[in-house]
Amino acid sequence: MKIGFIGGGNMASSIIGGLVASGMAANNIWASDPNADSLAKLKNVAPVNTGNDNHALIAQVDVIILAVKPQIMKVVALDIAASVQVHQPLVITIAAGVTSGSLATWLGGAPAIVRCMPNTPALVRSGATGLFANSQVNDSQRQQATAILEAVGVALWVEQENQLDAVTAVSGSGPAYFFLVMEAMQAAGQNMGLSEDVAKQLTLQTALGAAQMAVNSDVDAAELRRRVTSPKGTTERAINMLEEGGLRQLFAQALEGARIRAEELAIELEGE
Ligand SMILES: NC(=O)C1=CN([C@@H]2O[C@H](COP(=O)(O)OP(=O)(O)OC[C@H]3O[C@@H](n4cnc5c(N)ncnc54)[C@H](OP(=O)(O)O)[C@@H]3O)[C@@H](O)[C@H]2O)C=CC1
Ligand SMILES: O=C(O)[C@@H]1CCC=N1
Repeated sequence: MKIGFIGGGNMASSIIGGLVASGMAANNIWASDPNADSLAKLKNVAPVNTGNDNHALIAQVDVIILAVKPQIMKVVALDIAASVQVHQPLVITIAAGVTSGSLATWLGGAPAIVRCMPNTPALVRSGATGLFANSQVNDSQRQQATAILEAVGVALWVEQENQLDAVTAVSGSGPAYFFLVMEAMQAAGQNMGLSEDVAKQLTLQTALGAAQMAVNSDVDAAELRRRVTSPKGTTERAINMLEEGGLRQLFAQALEGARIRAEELAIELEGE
């Protein structure tokens, strides 16, 4: 399978890094981007084929991955429409808020589109991706999309396209929430007198250990939390303060905000 990335920025770089780490040959990967700096950074990730001609890329590959910013997707899609109609690649889009319907309209000619929402941990093959297929996608194309995204982590199909807005809120944006918690814990450790290095290492290793336990355990996160929380102990004091401070409600509101923003993006982009 030959894969071409249109847009070679952060996400393309994360997915390419994961694909190559999973054993895909770099010479089966193409990336096209007008930004020479982005391409130079990509070359540091893996020796993929690079260029700045989206049409030439489409002529080379079986699958294209549209990895440009949502706001320029319409211009890019209208520009590549004729090439997509001639070569009929599977089109995978990772742009937040760009619906498969809008993209199909811009590309014309009933394209097979998989819309997905990955996240940046794809770079370390620990990504989480939600995928949705339009009605033109056949079984073997579904398997191609699954294989690409499973090479960089967990890939889960959703039945309804609007569920991707919830996927965006949970896992697309999700790494940023955990990074924020890490920043806050490290800062608290430093405020209590730990050196920056010690506070950082303790925080990061704790995040990694907790995630690994949660992924590998046969009990849920709530039970794992209870097992850390000794009666009348230190964890109980901290957890009670987080609960009383409204952490759960705050998370519910913040993720709903992200989901609504994904919906708004779709409306804004359709209107452009
Ligand atoms: N970052 C994240 O965590 C996630 C992002 N996404 C989605 O991934 C997409 C890409 O995001 P991200 O990688 O962060 O963005 P970046 O800005 O890092 O990458 C986009 C790249 O596309 C280039 N580009 C601009 N115009 C064209 C063109 N006509 N043809 C080809 N390439 C072009 C840009 O160049 P230039 O810089 O010169 O404009 C840039 O290098 C977005 O749609 C986003 O919604 C999805 C999941 C998670
Ligand atoms: O913040 C954003 O809009 C993109 C989509 C998910 C992660 N980054």
